[in-house]
Amino acid sequence: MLNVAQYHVAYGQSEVLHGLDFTVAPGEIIAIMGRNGMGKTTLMKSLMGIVPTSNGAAAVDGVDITTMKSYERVARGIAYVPQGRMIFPTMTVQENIETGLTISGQSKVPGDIYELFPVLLDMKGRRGGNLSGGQQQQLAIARALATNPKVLLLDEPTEGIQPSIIREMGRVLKRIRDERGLSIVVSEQVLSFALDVADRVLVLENGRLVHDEPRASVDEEKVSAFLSV
Ligand SMILES: Nc1ncnc2c1ncn2[C@@H]1O[C@H](COP(=O)(O)OP(=O)(O)OP(=O)(O)O)[C@@H](O)[C@H]1O
Repeated sequence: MLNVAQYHVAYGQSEVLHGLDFTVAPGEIIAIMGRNGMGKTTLMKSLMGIVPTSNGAAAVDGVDITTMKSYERVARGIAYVPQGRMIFPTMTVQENIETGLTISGQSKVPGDIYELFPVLLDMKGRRGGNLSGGQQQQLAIARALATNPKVLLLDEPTEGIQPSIIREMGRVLKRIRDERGLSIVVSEQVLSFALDVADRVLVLENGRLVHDEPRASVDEEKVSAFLSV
């Protein structure tokens, strides 16, 4: 569903991603792990067209998206839950979700989105800025799902979220995958969450993928060693 090949990204003269290769199958969840500054956010931003690719290619469902504008990528089926969530604080919960609908052509928030996140239905008239961190994270995922994506990218979704909500988020992500057959890419530093949700664990170290293992055969100690400072 998502194919990334020989993918290089640079900020000016400074190359941050040095030729990544990976694929994500339909219905597969992969976790990209790595310490701060290893390039996880840069990868997500470049896949969304926020930071340009300097070399290599990315494709969704066989369609090359490497040079597309962000809105064209969204129309092709990529959705993004950025680090820090970036919900619109002065808009209501419902309005936040509706911003995702423009691309899918629907005018009303589909019921299945509120079914996944019942708390958002209870709070649909509240301003996004008044929600807790965990609720804002759910809102950011709901807004991304409103675009009806094939590939969902989440950048460090557990950051600043309490453990019970993290477990609930893991359940919801697997449910979304099961019900919608989505491919999900989640960048993470929390190994327990990655092992809970992911079918495959990749490690990004200084802009290179140094580890790519199915969940079942992951060497937890080895991955932990990459994550410790
Ligand atoms: N706008 C920018 N201009 C120049 N360099 C940048 C820019 N944004 C990030 N970098 C550099 O790119 C490298 C990768 O950063 P990136 O934010 O992608 O890492 P990360 O793995 O997502 O870390 P974090 O967990 O802190 O978000 C870092 O060395 C960072 O300093």
